[in-house]
Amino acid sequence: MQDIKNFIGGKLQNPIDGSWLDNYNPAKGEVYSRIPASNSKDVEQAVEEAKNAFPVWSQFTIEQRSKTLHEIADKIEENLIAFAEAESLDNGKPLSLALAIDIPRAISNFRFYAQAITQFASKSHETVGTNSINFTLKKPLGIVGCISPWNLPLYLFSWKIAPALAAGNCVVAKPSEVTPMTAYLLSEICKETSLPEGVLNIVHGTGPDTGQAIVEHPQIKAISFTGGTKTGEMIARTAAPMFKKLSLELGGKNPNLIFADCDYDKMLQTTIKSSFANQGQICLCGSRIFVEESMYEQFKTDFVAEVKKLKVGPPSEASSNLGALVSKEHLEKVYKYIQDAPQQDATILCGGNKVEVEDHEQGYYLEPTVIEVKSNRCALNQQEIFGPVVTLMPFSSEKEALALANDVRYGLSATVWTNDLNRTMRLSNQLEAGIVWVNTWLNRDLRTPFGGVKDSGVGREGGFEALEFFTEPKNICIQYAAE
Ligand SMILES: NC(=O)C1=CN([C@@H]2O[C@H](COP(=O)(O)OP(=O)(O)OC[C@H]3O[C@@H](n4cnc5c(N)ncnc54)[C@H](O)[C@@H]3O)[C@@H](O)[C@H]2O)C=CC1
Ligand SMILES: O=C(O)/C=C/C=C(\O)C(=O)O
Repeated sequence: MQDIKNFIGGKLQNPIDGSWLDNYNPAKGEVYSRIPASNSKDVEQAVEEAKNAFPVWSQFTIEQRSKTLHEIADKIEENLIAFAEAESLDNGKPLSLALAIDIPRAISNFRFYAQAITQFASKSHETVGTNSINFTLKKPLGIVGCISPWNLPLYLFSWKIAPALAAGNCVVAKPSEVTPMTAYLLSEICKETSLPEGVLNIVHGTGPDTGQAIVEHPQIKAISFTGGTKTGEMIARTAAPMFKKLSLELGGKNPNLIFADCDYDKMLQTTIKSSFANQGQICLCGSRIFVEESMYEQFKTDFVAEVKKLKVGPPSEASSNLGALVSKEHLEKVYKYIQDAPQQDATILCGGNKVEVEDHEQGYYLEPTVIEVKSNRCALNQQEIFGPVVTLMPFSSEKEALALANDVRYGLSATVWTNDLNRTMRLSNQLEAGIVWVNTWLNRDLRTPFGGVKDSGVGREGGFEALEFFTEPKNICIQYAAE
């Protein structure tokens, strides 16, 4: 069985206390590797190494840093298939998805920030009349912590690490203990690049042991976190009184508003994706579908017919539209919501069952499930299920659609399907969400600010926003003698 190792000070090493965790293949429900159950000692060592590396890395020229990030991207690209296979095995997602989306996006994250840092500039302000000039330096913070989840493992891990490194910081990072494998592969390839030892440290382990030690460490100046809202709250409780910078990208319960004047075929196909891509385990999935009354019955019939065509199967098979959910615990959590649906006056229109896949009988498979609800206040519409489950509900007016969309604690993204420009603008302005997609979904441009409002988090990732987050502005004011 393979042992995943920590990457500290440029070396792959076992956990200091010798404790390990089992790592599962969700497609088969089998343990297939072990990961370090690291604790505060491993984190302490990582911080020491990062501290020693900071004077070196922060003095690399922008071009040198950029080159190093490109080298990392090149190495991932050279090993694209191995990375995608590892991601699919570790997470249960279809291999086709890992090959087309996850790993290419991780490569793009490194390339994007390799370029963005060369364009990251600061302002100066001349104060006419007092012979003064202010200019602002953007200094790296020092050591920063990056903590990522299991749904898009390398994609989100690199989305944090790349800007942190580009800005000149040293990093102590923790991938999810549920999907550690591609972070481990990343550490292996980093050894083959010009990244100095100790600049990137990857410590594996659980949230309470390893994650908490990172968040609590006084020398770690900022925490960039993606994951559940409850975990985000815990992190904020520890980090806020220490005055750490915090970027929290948390849960979503995103509305998908479908108006009768939309481009029907495009809407239908995209709504299948926004409902069930990655087994519905993307914080941006449109899990609450609201449809204009006049076309509700037609949509319901067509959508259910399309969902029934989706194939749940082994992640390695090209014909599988949905693979396995990430873990047994997560499968049971999602399944419980489905079982409780009748108590919420909700009707299961299709799906709702676990799936036994041939030769993968112990795997964590679930049918894509569509549930018709009578009220937006039910748990199915208020709580983040984070699985292949969507709800349907009709609305009678734009005003009602907006009220339903905003009637939730989350505010990450919203999707609107309409060809009415005025309605597009009215809704885009009033939807309580950090991201609004109109006639599209998960259409990403890495320059844009990414993040949510309300209980979906604080701060924005992406573009220069992430470089701002990972730097501290220092203003310098000089007054000069006029003569
Ligand atoms: N991006 C998103 O919106 C995501 C949302 N979730 C939601 O969260 C729910 C719970 O999933 P989990 O795997 O438990 O997510 P989580 O939020 O616990 O895990 C995310 C990361 O945080 C770490 N972590 C956990 N506790 C920590 C602590 N006290 N201090 C520092 N780091 C800590 C984990 O080890 C992991 O690396 C899911 O069912 C889903 O609803 C989960 C993953 C991603
Ligand atoms: O940056 C993106 O394109 C997507 C991000 C998705 C998440 O943060 C998530 O699902 O947790």
